[in-house]
Amino acid sequence: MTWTSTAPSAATPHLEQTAIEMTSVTKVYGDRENPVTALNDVSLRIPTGSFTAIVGPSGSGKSTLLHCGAALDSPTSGTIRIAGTDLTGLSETKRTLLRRDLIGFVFQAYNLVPSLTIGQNITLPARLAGSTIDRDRLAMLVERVGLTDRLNHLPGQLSGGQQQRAAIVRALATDPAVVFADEPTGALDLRTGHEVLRLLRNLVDDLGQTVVMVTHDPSAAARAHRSVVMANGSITKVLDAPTAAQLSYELINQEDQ
Ligand SMILES: Nc1ncnc2c1ncn2[C@@H]1O[C@H](COP(=O)(O)OP(=O)(O)OP(=O)(O)O)[C@@H](O)[C@H]1O
Repeated sequence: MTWTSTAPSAATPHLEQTAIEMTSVTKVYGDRENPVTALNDVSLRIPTGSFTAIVGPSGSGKSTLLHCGAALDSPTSGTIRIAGTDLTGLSETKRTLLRRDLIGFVFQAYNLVPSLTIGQNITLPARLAGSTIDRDRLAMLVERVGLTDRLNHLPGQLSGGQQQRAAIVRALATDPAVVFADEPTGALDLRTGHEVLRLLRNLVDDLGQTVVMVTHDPSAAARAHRSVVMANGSITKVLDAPTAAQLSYELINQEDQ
């Protein structure tokens, strides 16, 4: 790992630029006798510097969309571009490198290494990749999430909310093109969850970070700029800045269909 020392700059959202573009993406699991269409001809553009929530009932295809969009899985057909790179036909090695360089992940269960300190955890992806970390940017992120005095502590010595904030810094440390957050508040109480969502929103608004969040929770989704509503493997609605009540209505209607 190499450290550089450039001053952090407040990025401006570039909503006209595209972080992720999915065109006619279909994903079919299973075999010919028992196919399961998890995504059915989905097209979606995620603008750079935006905060997008993917919502929908269980089984609607949210995780599949996340896995394909984050280059963890390949679609059966259709194209996906991440920061301009077409994933079609990329080898597993190239997809792994692309994920390492362009994608950050935040999980419901934090996924911090229990035997490493918070400081070691947040630099781990960059150290594994042998890539450069901007020391000033990292210090700025750690300060933003209020963990400056907890860097030498082990994850088990922190609250759930603090561990999730550490996981968010880890995801952002390599300055990824997109951060995918999979139910990031699922393990947190309501208030702590809202603090984590406010943090994610601020990282988007202040630093121009692109965030895509999968959630079941309409009030969590309402913190994003835009919500993509899914049902049966398709996008049924895209709502700009919906309220939690609007989203609840949409989701209840989906479940009634
Ligand atoms: N590996 C797999 N093999 C077969 N079917 C799968 C596989 N993964 C997902 N599916 C199916 O694809 C559909 C979409 O699943 P997906 O996990 O994307 O939904 P989801 O909206 O994320 O659900 P949840 O909110 O419960 O996590 C479901 O019918 C699911 O059973």
